[in-house]
Parts: sequence; C-alpha cells; structure tokens
Amino acid sequence: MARSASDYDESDVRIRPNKRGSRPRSKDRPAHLDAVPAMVTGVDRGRYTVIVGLGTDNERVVLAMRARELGRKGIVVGDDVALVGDVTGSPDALARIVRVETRRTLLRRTADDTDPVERVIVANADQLVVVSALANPEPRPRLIDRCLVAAYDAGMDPLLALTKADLADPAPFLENYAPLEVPAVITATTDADGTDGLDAVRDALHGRVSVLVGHSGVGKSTLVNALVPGAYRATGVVNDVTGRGRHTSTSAVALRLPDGDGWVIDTPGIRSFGLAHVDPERIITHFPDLEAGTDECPRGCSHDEEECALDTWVAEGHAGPAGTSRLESLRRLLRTRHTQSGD
Ligand SMILES: Nc1nc2c(ncn2[C@@H]2O[C@H](COP(=O)(O)OP(=O)(O)OP(=O)(O)O)[C@@H](O)[C@H]2O)c(=O)[nH]1
Ligand SMILES: [Zn+2]
Repeated sequence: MARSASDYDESDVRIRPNKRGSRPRSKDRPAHLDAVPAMVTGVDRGRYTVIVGLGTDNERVVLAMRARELGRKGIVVGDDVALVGDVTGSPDALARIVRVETRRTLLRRTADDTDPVERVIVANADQLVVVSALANPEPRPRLIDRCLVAAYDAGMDPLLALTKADLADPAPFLENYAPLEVPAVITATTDADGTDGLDAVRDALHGRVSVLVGHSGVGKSTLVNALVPGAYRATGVVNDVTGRGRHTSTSAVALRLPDGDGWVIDTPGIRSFGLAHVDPERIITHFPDLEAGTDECPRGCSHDEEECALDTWVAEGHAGPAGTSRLESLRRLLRTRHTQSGD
C-alpha cells in the first residue's frame, strides 16, 4: 500500500508548483521556480550525481551540491530534485539542489530497534529485493524477515532473490515464505561464468525501481553486474573460513537496466536492519485478508496478544484455508522487531 506523502518528514515537503518555462525569469522570482527536474543516482561526501532530462535526447549526468536553503534536509538516491545553476553536465559544472520533491516511498532503517535516529536509505523505489544466498553464507531468516517488514513499512513490494542455487536446494527455504506470498526468483552461477535464472529476475524488475539489499557476500554485486553489464561494481571474494564476504560496496547507487527497462539501486551490504520506526498497523495493511478481521481487536492491539480478534477470525475461516499459516507468518514478522536486529 502506498503511503501518502504526509506520513514522511514534513519538513521536507515544500510544495511549489514547477512552473519552469511558463514565465520568463525575473530577478524577484525565487530561483527554485526556474529549477530543472533531476533524479539523484548517487551520493558521495556531499556531492550528488543526478540525471537531467531523463529519457530525452538531452539526457545528461550532472554533479550537484545542496543549496544552503535546504537546511539539514537529507537527499538520498532515488530522490526527485530541482536544480539551479550550471546544469549543462560539462566536466567542471556544479549545479545546486534547491528542492527535494515529495517522496512516493521511503526506505529507512535505524541502527538498532531502540535508536531514534532513522537513516533514510532510498526514496521513491517500488520494490525491495532481498538478496540472500542459499548457502555460503547461510541464509539469515530473521534478517530477511526484518527486510520484509521494512519493505511493507516503506510501502514497497518485497521480492526474494535467492542466489547460489548451485550450492543448495531452494525448496526448504521457500517453504518458510510461502504463506507470506512473497514472490521469489532464484539464480545460480554456471561453469561458463554466467548466471542462470536471470530472465526471471529481469521480468520481476521490468519497468520498476528496485532496491537490492542483502548482507555481504550473498552475491548481490554478481547479480547487479549480470543485470547491468558494465555496472563496474566490484565483486568481493567470500572468505573460505568465515563464509563472509569482503565489504566491497560503500554507497547506494542507482543503475539503469538495459533499454531503460527500470532501475536497480544497489546498496552496501547490511549487517542489521533496525526497525524502531515501524508501526504494526502499516504492516498489516499488506495482509488485506487479515486486516479485515481486526475490527474486533481491542484498541491498540499488537495483533500478537491473547485478546487479538484475528485468532477467531481465522478459525471461523474468514481468511480462507491459508489463514492460519498467514497469521502465524504475520506474527513472526511483527515479532521480529523484538529480536536482535542483526540476526
Ligand atoms: N557458487 C556460487 N557463487 C556465487 C554465486 N553468486 C556469487 N557467487 C560468489 O560469491 C562471492 C560473493 O559475491 P559478491 O557478488 O561479491 O557478493 P556481494 O553480496 O556483492 O558482497 P559485497 O560486495 O561484499 O556486498 C563471489 O566469490 C562470487 O563469485 C552463485 O550463484 N553461486
Ligand atoms: Zn489484533
């Protein structure tokens, strides 16, 4: 379920009509009314890589800094922004970001579950691709559940991308996720140095903005390189002793899929996914079959307590034959907020 912009950091939202081109600029006109729209594809030490003229003949990459009037407002990969200054994209050009447009979705996490400081990871993505290896390193089910919760909280659709199917059978793993009805794609590297299963991945990413998350060593860079030839992402080598990958990627970056068929946003390997900001009511909206049964719940029900009306609702068959396992899985996700954030 998409969330409305008002759920997000209100300080962000300076709604001003973009009247670019409708009137000649006069000196008493504020600069941001003549600004050029752009999309942020990379952030590095206070410098933003943005794309201007997306999909036009005059598409170009521009380097930008934040304008002082933005205050402390964060700008992240995926943000739609407005630029002024030198927007030519010539090598020495540096534009200024004067406005961040209202975000459609916002993927965030906290360092741990009690940390009040949220870190925004990516804006405006549609889909969260949780990348997990089936072996080497072993899947981390609680971390995966946490990512699913974060996707639901962000208003994004989750997708499981299971790599290294040449090393282990995906079936037992998938059983755990069947009641959640999370779609999954499965890949394996081949002897010929290629990747099997890519067509299904491409289909799932088609036309969408997808964020890839996963812990180090799961094969995320390998996947990105296969999807976006020349993506230049370094691939690390898993340490044979610990099974852990080297931490090779350092910042989120948006990469366009070939033929303009959507975007993948690669993120640095995560170790934990703090969920301090998550509201259970937002999670349950992604389970419409169960949400319909919460009318009889006590006020402020956590949906994981004795008085919760969902047990009766499911027992009476209102959520269909899968109701019991759906409710169990929903509760598993709700409970994941109380487990160690890094497990
Ligand atoms: N057997 C097997 N190995 C794979 C597969 N995909 C990736 N690998 C290997 O796993 C190791 C880690 O892959 P990366 O793509 O670097 O992993 P990553 O998730 O990007 O890790 P970081 O860059 O550390 O975040 C590399 O040695 C890859 O060659 C696969 O499908 N099967
Ligand atoms: Zn309840």
